[in-house]
Amino acid sequence: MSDARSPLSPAEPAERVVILDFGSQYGHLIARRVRELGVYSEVLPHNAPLAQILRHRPRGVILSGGPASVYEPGAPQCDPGLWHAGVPVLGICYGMQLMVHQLGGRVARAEEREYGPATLEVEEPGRLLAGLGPRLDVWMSHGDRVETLPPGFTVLARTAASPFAAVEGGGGRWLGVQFHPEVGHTPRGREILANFLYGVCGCRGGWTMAGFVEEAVPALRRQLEGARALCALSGGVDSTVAAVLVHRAIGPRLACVFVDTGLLRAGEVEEVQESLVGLGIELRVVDARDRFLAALDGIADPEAKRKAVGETFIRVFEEEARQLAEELGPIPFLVQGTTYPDVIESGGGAAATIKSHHNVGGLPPDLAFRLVEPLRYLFKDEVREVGRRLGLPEAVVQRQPFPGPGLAIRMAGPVTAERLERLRACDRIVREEIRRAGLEGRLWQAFAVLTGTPTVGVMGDRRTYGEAVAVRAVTSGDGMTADWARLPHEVLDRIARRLANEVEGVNRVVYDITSKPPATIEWE
Ligand SMILES: Nc1ncnc2c1ncn2[C@@H]1O[C@H](COP(=O)(O)OP(=O)(O)OP(=O)(O)O)[C@@H](O)[C@H]1O
Ligand SMILES: O=c1[nH]c(=O)c2[nH+]cn([C@@H]3O[C@H](COP(=O)(O)O)[C@@H](O)[C@H]3O)c2[nH]1
Ligand SMILES: NC(=O)CC[C@H](N)C(=O)O
Ligand SMILES: [Mg+2]
Repeated sequence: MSDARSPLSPAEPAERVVILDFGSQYGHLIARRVRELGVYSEVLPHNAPLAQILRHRPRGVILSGGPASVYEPGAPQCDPGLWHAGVPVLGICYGMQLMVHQLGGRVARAEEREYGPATLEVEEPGRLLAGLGPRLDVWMSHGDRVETLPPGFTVLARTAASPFAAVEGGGGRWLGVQFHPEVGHTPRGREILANFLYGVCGCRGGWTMAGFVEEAVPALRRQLEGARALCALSGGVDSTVAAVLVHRAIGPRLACVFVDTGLLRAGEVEEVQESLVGLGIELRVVDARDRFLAALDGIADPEAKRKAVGETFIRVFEEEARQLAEELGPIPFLVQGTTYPDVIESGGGAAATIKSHHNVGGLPPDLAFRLVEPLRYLFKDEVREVGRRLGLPEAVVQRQPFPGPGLAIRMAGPVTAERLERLRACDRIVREEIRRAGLEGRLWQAFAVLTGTPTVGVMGDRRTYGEAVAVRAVTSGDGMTADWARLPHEVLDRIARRLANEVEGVNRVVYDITSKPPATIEWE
């Protein structure tokens, strides 16, 4: 399936389910649930050609929900050839409405929309609702509904407002549900998905993270064909896990490079070097602080910053690889710790490009390496699980994510040496106080942001004109959605006092109480 330029990814799983993404905020959750049920899953854009879908040899296809209405001009479609490919299809919400629409039924605006909990009355369980009893609590989020079924379809279940809340057609190959089995608010949703995977698609299951590790190391050994590889190692859990996996596969043929971008937190270089001692990995630190600062000079736009960082990263790696190649011989492969969220948020599928992760969206077209990204299709907590199975220290496995562009995307406006120093000081204080309060393990992330907002203050009876600093602390499972952390007021108070008293130029501190969505975790 992988062509010459596509990044090398882990061993081909024995069976897969493909999810077509119609833009639902729950789309990636479907992939997670399917994997948790023991079947490898991948998300493709909703309009992926049938040939691309079938290249995955899917046991089944799931159509996600989405914000569009199928009866509107330009509503997202799937390749209609899917209906005649002989592969079972489950449509969820929009996915079901599209199935009905494309197969001759009718979907219209519902008089009574359903957002939130509903009770599903089962009429005919079929295979999809087998063993789930006469009624179920389900989660709804729709304003359209099926009014008439396509020929050959039957109704499995209804709710008070949706006469066709679960349907079946195509001799049992086409299934649709108006509700969302992938969300936690549909308590038995997993069982419904399991019925589809095992009862309808005939999956055998067994995909686990343990299997991933066993398969990935020999697969990497084969893919790297006895060659050397350079690993871009940031000390974050993603690239550390990637480095250990590849090191297991090719040993000393792997060279690891940590780039001091000058965009790092206080003490980061030393912290990374310490965390890697004992992993048997030799780390080369490259001081590229001046280059990154020069590349970012005068740039304020977040995407432009990310692209500048991405381009500089790769150029530094290419130069480092050339030097290493003179010493050690050719190095055709570059290992990155790219994860699935990096790909999704960089517009890797139908999902809108939220922000270009430098290791995905910032790569120059003339890259002088073949990319090796063993974690490309894993979510963050799956990466942590692989790290644990590799025996990595918990401090590395649980390390809070720190974006490659680092502090450059934690300050609104241009990046300067002075502002970097100010932000480093603020970030250190936030991390110290969170650690002192014993809250680190409960948070996905906590950090400071220079908001770029000038603000008036009064300090020592003198007027000050400084910059407001935001404190951001979130809880999350996988970084794809997040909630702001309800930090104790005394912790916030201590942080604010220290920031204003200890950091030159800070005279106001605000706390970011925005979840994701609608915000993102990082400010840029
Ligand atoms: N300072 C760095 N030096 C070398 N490689 C880096 C550096 N920062 C990022 N990278 C490379 O870019 C990839 C994506 O960067 P990213 O910000 O995700 O760091 P990470 O290693 O994945 O850590 P995290 O777990 O915080 O995401 C990393 O996996 C790594 O391969
Ligand atoms: O590896 C990364 N490279 C990046 O460029 C990047 N940008 C954001 N993040 C991290 O991803 C998670 C989601 O962040 P956002 O909600 O801001 O997209 C959060 O944990 C962010 O810290 C990045 N990680
Ligand atoms: N969650 C969804 O997929 C919603 C489908 C469609 N936009 C509706 O409102 O009915
Ligand atoms: Mg990462």
